[in-house]
Amino acid sequence: ERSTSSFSYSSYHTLEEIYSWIDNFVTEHSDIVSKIQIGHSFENRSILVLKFSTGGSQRRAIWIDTGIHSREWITHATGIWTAKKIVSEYGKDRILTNILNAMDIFMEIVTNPDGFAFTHSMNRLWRKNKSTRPGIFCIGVDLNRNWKSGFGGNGSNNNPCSETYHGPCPQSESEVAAIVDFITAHGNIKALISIHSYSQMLMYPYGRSLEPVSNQKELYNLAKDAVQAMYGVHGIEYIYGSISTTLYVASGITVDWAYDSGIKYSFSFELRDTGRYGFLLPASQIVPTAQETWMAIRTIMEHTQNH
Ligand SMILES: O=C(CO)C[C@@H](Cc1ccccc1)C(=O)O
Ligand SMILES: [Zn+2]
Repeated sequence: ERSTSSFSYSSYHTLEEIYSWIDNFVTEHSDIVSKIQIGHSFENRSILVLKFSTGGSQRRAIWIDTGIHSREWITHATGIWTAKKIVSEYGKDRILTNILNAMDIFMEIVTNPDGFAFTHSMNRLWRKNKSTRPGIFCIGVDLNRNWKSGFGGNGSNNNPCSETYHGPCPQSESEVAAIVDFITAHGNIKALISIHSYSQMLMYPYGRSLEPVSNQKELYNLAKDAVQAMYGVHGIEYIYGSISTTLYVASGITVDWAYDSGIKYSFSFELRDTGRYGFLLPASQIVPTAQETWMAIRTIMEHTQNH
């Protein structure tokens, strides 16, 4: 479309529609948003990140990614709505304005573009990326098992045909390596939020073990505040806690790598619902889900700014 004013934030979109929206969005809000290509996927699609900044250089920053698992369509849709919310609220909402006057926000909406394209073309329930290797007869690596922290541990699988296949080595996948390189080079990312669906949970490290992180009490209380903020919007209940105690043990995951890299405010969401529709969440729930998630994201960003 020619501009984002005709874009429906209450519909699901194809990869092409989202990339076109990104270009229009950056053009229309060039005073605060820019587009960065941080790499390319296995099938050579651009990996794009939105940067929200009101000035400064190398400011403390927040990283948000959606769509690392391609079938979790509510997460890309929530990312798009959230991007629009940020530019709409700057100068209006005091908390968001203070956040953006002090920090930058980086948002990667389509973290697994090859898998996402495949969910539109061939297999709606595809989860992994689309990488192939000689002599291996199943496709794709689980991008939420390919990170260095705890790589290959319990809750990941070394069978290439498994949905939780961790890949041949840490950061073997260009989609993961691009983020690692970007965050490492930036050097001032203070919070990371990696968004999945579904189950209605807000979780923090570790996934790889039951051992509590050093600031577990702080993360627990922040998660509690964030979940309460979510409940206030539409009365939807999210549960919260560490990944391993709340959901299951999972190794080689984004937030464990982030935490071990010094990002002390690392969280993973599991958005709506609790299984009635699962990955096939109706489009009518996109905006309500994004609205409640925004309140939690804002709570986490505000805490990060003040600590
Ligand atoms: O995608 C999931 C189902 O959509 C569940 C997520 C649960 C999870 C989310 C974040 C960190 C570790 C595990 C997964 O197994 O990677
Ligand atoms: Zn997921």
